Amino acid sequence: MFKSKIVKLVVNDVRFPTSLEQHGSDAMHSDPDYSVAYVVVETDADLKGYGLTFTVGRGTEIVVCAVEALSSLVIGKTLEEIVTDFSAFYRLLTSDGQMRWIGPEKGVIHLATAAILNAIWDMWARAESKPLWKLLVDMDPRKLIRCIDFRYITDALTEQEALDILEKAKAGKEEREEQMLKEGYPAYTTSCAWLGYSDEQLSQLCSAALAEGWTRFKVKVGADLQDDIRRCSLIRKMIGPENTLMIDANQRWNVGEAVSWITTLAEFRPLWIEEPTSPDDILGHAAISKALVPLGIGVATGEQCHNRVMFKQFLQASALQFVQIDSCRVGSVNENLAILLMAAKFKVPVCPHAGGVGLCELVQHLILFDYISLSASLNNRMCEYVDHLHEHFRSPTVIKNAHYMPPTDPGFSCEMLDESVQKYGFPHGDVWRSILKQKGSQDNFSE
Ligand SMILES: C[C@H](O)[C@@H](O)[C@@H](O)[C@H](O)C(=O)O
Ligand SMILES: [Mg+2]
Repeated sequence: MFKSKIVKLVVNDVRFPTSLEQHGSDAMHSDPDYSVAYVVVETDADLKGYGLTFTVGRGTEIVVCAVEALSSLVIGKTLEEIVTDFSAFYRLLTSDGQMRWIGPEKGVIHLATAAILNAIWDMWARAESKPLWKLLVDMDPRKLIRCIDFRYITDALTEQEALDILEKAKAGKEEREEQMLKEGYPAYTTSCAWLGYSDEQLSQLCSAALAEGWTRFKVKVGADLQDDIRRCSLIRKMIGPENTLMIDANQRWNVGEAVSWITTLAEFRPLWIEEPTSPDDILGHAAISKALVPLGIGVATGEQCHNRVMFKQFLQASALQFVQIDSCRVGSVNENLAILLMAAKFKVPVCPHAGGVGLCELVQHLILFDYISLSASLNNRMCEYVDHLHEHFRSPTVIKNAHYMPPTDPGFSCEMLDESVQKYGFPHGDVWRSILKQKGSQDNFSE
């Protein structure tokens, strides 16, 4: 298996028309069509790897182009060559002497890197016949840290420190793995309160979620203060004082505006405000965090944080209280391992960003590893869950009593059904052909 040579990389633009029903809408993304650049890596043996990166519709074709540009760095390598010195392979992809100019390690090119590396990790886990979380949990700490590119972060975390953290966390690992297999990892839901949902829809979804055992809820805010007050009050009333509420502004505000807006919403006792301002504004987040201390509200961010270097600075500047890793924004497992280890060192809880399409499938593996092999704590920790589009995956997430149950199939859980890839392929799949045709006839009609 490990000698298999990569001979082909296929990438597809797959889009789901979620905007038609306002699923996924927030204060900045009013019409997201949840989409992926979907990668299949083929070898000269039976082994394949499946990976993806997430987008919200238009522009996915640019990510597809970036994946194609990087593919020449992958084709011809064997799995063995890649994983014996994985950080060198990571660096090859992220530091190509010409292509790094269109990054480095950020934006479209980094999304493309994530898609490719997710496929390689999937392939590795399949070659070991293990789900990815188990591959990570069983891996010798020395081998694990050889997957990480420590360049630019050694002022916050050295290889030796990373190793010490992993060695120290070995105590109680088996018990934690058993606990996860039995109980699963705690989740919260964002499915009830997208910004484009009516109050009626919000109430219906919220009472259904309560009946299913959900106890943690996230609400979209940030477009209109009076709407936010009404919606937060409605949901707080429905979930009662004991359950947990989080709010998410998706980067809508300036720093001062954020503080005053959140101060008004403080009466609804949110645990965190997510992405209050520009995802690049580390010092702005630090100022907001400081201002919110007296209100007992933390700042969460990360779904659009470019890379480990930025996470390092967020942590160094005490600019966030919840680290939201994302499986498709940064350089896959390699870079997320660095971020998880830094969060462990700074003792900041990790609460992954998920949802979209495929993000839950992927990130559950990382948070299981975080609990079993690193943090050993569930305090203030939970993983986002959104109940959309799981039916398009061969090994969809399993949620029981508002917990993620550990995946059992080998791999990274993001292989999609061929039929879905065909049907939702953009723009030639059946679904898009008919949407675009209809749109075309409407456009003609209006002319
Ligand atoms: C456009 C997307 O649905 C976002 O609103 C979503 O990722 C969100 O920020 C979240 O935290 O789930
Ligand atoms: Mg968010």
